[in-house]
Amino acid sequence: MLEAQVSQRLGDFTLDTSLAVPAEGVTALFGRSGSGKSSLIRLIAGLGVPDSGSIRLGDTWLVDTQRRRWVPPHRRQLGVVFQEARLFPHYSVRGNLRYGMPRAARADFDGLVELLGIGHLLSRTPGLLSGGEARRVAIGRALLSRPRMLLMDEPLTGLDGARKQELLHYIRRLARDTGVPILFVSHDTREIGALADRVALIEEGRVMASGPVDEMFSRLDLGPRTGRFEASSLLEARIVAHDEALCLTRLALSGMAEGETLSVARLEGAVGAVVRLRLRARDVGVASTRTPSLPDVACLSATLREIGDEAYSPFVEVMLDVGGQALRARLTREAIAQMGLEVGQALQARLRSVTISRHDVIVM
Ligand SMILES: Nc1ncnc2c1ncn2[C@@H]1O[C@H](COP(=O)(O)OP(=O)(O)OP(=O)(O)O)[C@@H](O)[C@H]1O
Repeated sequence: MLEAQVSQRLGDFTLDTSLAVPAEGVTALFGRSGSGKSSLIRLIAGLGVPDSGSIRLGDTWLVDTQRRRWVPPHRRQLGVVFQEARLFPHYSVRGNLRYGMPRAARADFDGLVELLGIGHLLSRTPGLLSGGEARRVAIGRALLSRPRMLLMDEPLTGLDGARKQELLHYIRRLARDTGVPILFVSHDTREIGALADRVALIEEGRVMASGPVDEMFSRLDLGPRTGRFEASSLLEARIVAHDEALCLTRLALSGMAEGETLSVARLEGAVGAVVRLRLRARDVGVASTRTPSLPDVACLSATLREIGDEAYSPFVEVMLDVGGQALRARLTREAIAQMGLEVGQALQARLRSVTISRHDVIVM
């Protein structure tokens, strides 16, 4: 567990907050531009000194201003990866990876190179790497220092769609296979939906909410404050079949009738595997009567749990319960009135296959 309680004045901006990061899984620090994400990560990494406060990693104090303790960055046992890879240009990839590698990490080298898919790059110099490859090398170097936690500041920024997906995949594997907890900064709910187990939401220099990612996605009250957070929900589903001829994968979700499935573009994942599905609120339809499902529309039994309150807007967000999972839908105020929707009402939620892109489905 990493616990930070820090305050720092930066020009007109004040960072004054607490953050707790569990010793396992992936935690995202999410906030709008200028909310203080990088400043907080810098304090944790030791690249800045708080005016007051403390930071503790397990039972090791990294900073305690009252007791005048401050551990320099290289002694914090933290692996840090920035947007730009910051590799040594004249060293080969192998040289970069070995730089500062403790003897004890030698046994990890081959496994990590394999995990990050950088075996074929070992003798190249950084100038000959793509942006995504360079970041994978930087992540490898950070991990070979045997850190107790990996910090990543916007690790996917600046990469194109395909490279981003590739790196997301590698970071997920890392989190699962190395057991090193990850704290990463992002302002992109897609990345967070795909990677994070927990989210800490930072606003104007203060962490104002944190919790498991699905809970944070399902809090209607956070929508207006975060701007982009309102847009989606995360649901778990299971792969029940692949249809090679039609290039489709069939998914089962809680709330579906026996035998019904949601069809999405063919996924790489075994039948039975659990997937995380990101569904935009505006792509979820709601009906008050049950109608038969169509091949490209999946129907889920739902209960209306909460109706949002957005004055001066034609749209309102509602929260549905589908077999115990939270599903967000964006409806017009007019539809809510005409359908006479009330909390507790049984409804049918409808998901159209074509609104779900490959990037919205992550095989866990
Ligand atoms: N050294 C500094 N001196 C003065 N102001 C600073 C300094 N460093 C950061 N700030 C200000 O503090 C605020 C928070 O900056 P920070 O970089 O932490 O935000 P962020 O959430 O990481 O933003 P982004 O997503 O755009 O990177 C900004 O208003 C920034 O201008």
